[in-house]
Amino acid sequence: MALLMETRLLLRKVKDLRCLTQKRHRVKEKWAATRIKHPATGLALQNFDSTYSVQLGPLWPSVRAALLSERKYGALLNNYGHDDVQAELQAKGCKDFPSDIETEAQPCLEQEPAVAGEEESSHVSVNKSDLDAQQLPALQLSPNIKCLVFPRGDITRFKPARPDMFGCLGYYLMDAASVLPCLALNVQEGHNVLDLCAAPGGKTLALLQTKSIGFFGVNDTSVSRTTRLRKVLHSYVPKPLLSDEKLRITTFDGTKWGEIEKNTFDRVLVDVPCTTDRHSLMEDDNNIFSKNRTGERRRLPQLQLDLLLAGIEAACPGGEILYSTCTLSQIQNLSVVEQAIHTAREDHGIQLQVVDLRPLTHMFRKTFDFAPDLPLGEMVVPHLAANFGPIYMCKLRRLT
Ligand SMILES: C[S@@+](CC[C@H](N)C(=O)[O-])C[C@H]1O[C@@H](n2cnc3c(N)ncnc32)[C@H](O)[C@@H]1O
Repeated sequence: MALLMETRLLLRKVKDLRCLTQKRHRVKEKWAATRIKHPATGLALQNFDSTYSVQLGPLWPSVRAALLSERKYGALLNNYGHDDVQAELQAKGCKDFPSDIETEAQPCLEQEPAVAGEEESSHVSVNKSDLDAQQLPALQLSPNIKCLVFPRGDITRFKPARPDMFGCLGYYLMDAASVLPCLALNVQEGHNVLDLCAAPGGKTLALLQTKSIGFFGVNDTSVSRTTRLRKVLHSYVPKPLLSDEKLRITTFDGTKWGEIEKNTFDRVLVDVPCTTDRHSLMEDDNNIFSKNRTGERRRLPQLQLDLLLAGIEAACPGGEILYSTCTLSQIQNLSVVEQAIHTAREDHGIQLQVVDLRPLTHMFRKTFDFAPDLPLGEMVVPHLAANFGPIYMCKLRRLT
């Protein structure tokens, strides 16, 4: 009798479980159908078509085609590796873009700094194609960062990096345009540097290649992404250089940094979360254009502003801040920087100077395509022959 009861109970449980599985399956199917009807990538394309066709005008069709095609990578060389990877890659036709610049393109004149607001207007009317290198202000770049790329039009892919005899990987594959904010940050010997939104760590690794940083604050609010960053650093950098006295990895909310550590860092990188345009067009998973992330997407400009303001507060007077994104969106780029300059002055009494990055666009114009005549900052725009970016960057210097 007891056995019969037990068997019935077991059968009922199996039936319940089957029902539950079927219900789950139906929900999954319904969800999949919604996604097919409104895939996030499709919503992203609709959004970009309506906004970027206005913002970029006749440039948009070619940028669009590039965004929808396979992107190009660069190989960030690991200066802590032991194999001669550079020679190996050069033998395959790559060049180190930061060092392989045309000498005539090197800017050499110092220019009187302009306070933010004044310089913005003088910046508007310049046509980059007419730039004369001799008229550009001097711009120092972070040293020792090497990034190998295949020539324009060459879409050869890099092989995955191999570990050397000490287990160190020879290079890190990343969008070569992402190296530009690190070069523009101009890290010099002994500088205290903060990377406010650092994970998964491509730019952190690029900044470490300078071998110049005194103390490095590396932060990202996401614990899982910071774990990934830690793994990346351990695969490329010798352990003693990652000791607590030299490098500190934290998972704070970066928007609060100004409350924690004001007026401290010589250089601050603020590489904010954004609509990550390329990812949004290519991947339905983890896509900010998904219907259920509309609120998060709308809040992005405010989050970006809060992060930039915190970065400005974290920098010391005289210190430099580099704001960067991987979106073409004016609202997430230019408008955020404009608002930050205004708020820093009005609410925090901090005067900022916009650092002219035109020398950088001039130096690297053979490798990247830059948006013409931006009123504030510079932007790499994807092109089928040089399919890097988008990367927007704007550099600010604290005067007070
Ligand atoms: C564009 S990604 C950074 C990419 C990174 N700099 C690199 O080169 O690999 C933006 C990062 O901001 C982080 N983030 C989002 N909100 C944040 C916050 N309030 N404080 C700090 N980090 C934040 C995200 O977790 C994400 O990893």
